[in-house]
Amino acid sequence: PYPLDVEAVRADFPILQRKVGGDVTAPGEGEGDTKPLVYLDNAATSHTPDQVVDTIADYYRSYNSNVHRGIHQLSQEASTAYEHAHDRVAEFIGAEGREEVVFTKNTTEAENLVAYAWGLNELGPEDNVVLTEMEHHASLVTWQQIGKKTGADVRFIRVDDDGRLDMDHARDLVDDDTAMANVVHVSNTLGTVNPVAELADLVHDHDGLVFVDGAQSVPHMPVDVQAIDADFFAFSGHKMCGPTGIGVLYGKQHLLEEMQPYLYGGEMIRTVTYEDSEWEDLPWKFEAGTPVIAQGIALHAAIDYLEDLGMENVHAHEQLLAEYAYDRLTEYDDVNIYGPPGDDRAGLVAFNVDGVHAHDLSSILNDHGVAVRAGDHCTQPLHDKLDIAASARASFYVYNTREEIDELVEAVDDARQLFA
Ligand SMILES: Cc1ncc(COP(=O)(O)O)c(CN[C@@H]2CONC2=O)c1O
Repeated sequence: PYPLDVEAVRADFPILQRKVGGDVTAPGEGEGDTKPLVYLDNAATSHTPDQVVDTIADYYRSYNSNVHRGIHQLSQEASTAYEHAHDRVAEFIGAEGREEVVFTKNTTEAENLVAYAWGLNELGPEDNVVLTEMEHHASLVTWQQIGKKTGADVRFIRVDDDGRLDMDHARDLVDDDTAMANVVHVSNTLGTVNPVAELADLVHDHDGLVFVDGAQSVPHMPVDVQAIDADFFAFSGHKMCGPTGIGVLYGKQHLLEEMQPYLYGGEMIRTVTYEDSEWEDLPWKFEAGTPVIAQGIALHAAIDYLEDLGMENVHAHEQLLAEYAYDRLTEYDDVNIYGPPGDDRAGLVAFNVDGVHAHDLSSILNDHGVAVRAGDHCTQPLHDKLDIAASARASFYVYNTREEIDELVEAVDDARQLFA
């Protein structure tokens, strides 16, 4: 049987009934919006099912309160839900427990948390930090700048011509001075799924730490951070049926225990005197101030939603779509797709059409009601390496269909004719 009942899934996302393609008016459908929305920009952000929206509404309507054990009942209810959300995330990614799950605003903040709370204190001129050429700016810029501040040497593992990591080059770059490797699990531009467990083995053999950027893997496939043996792992709720404003930093407990916080204030302290302060237990030590309460509780609901579908089924569904999109787009010899073949990539395809700038292409696709991303997808150095200014990217999720990919291809063909 097909891995997902896509029509049943689509019924959970009212936004998919939107019509678009008219003049942009105030939010929501305006006159002239006549084209059915074909939403293929899920690597940027996913949509939010009713089950998650209802969870957020229910929180604000019936137990909104500040957390961390106020005495009154609402605070108890909100605190319990917020803490259980940490437990649910830990279970979902295979962490030991809530002590290893810090809620952040997004993946970017998770990278910065480790860069400031660990990198600035641990790195020096004798160290090196190993990245890959396909890193997203969230890790690339962060660790590049930490390298400048600390004197650590920042190195980049080469990406070969079919968009895969050059593991021979990785073995050359990683040495006994490698303090950390930062590797994206799934490239948001190439669709490449990197061998993160193999990389972790290599780096651990040299006593280095491994930080995996899982923004494009956790929403789309089963992930077990202990099987990978990642020391740090980050992802965002808005890419996995959750709201914006919630991300997760996973960290091995002993590492988080050793790290000093880099954001100070309420909630993260146990005792404060005029002279000094003591920190709260994990993970609260890294969650200063009033946290992202509704968003954290909504992430719990998003995980429940995805687990009801089954992450293996989500992954299988997306692999079928990726292969179909790859096969259909490569029917045209003036369409260039970046990254590995269709049967060896995650659910996204970045491409260009000869003679058509990606922005013009995405604009024509929008006229057809098809939403894709155009630009460098926060991987500018990778685009420079590919010698392209920008690319268009179609990215899939649980509610997309083969028919929507046919719509994409029809719109691309239309653009080809227009600009040919
Ligand atoms: C691989 C990867 N890492 C980190 C991030 C940063 O996530 P936050 O923005 O939630 O911190 C993204 C977001 N993806 C970008 C966002 O828009 N389009 C993209 O491909 C990503 O794809």
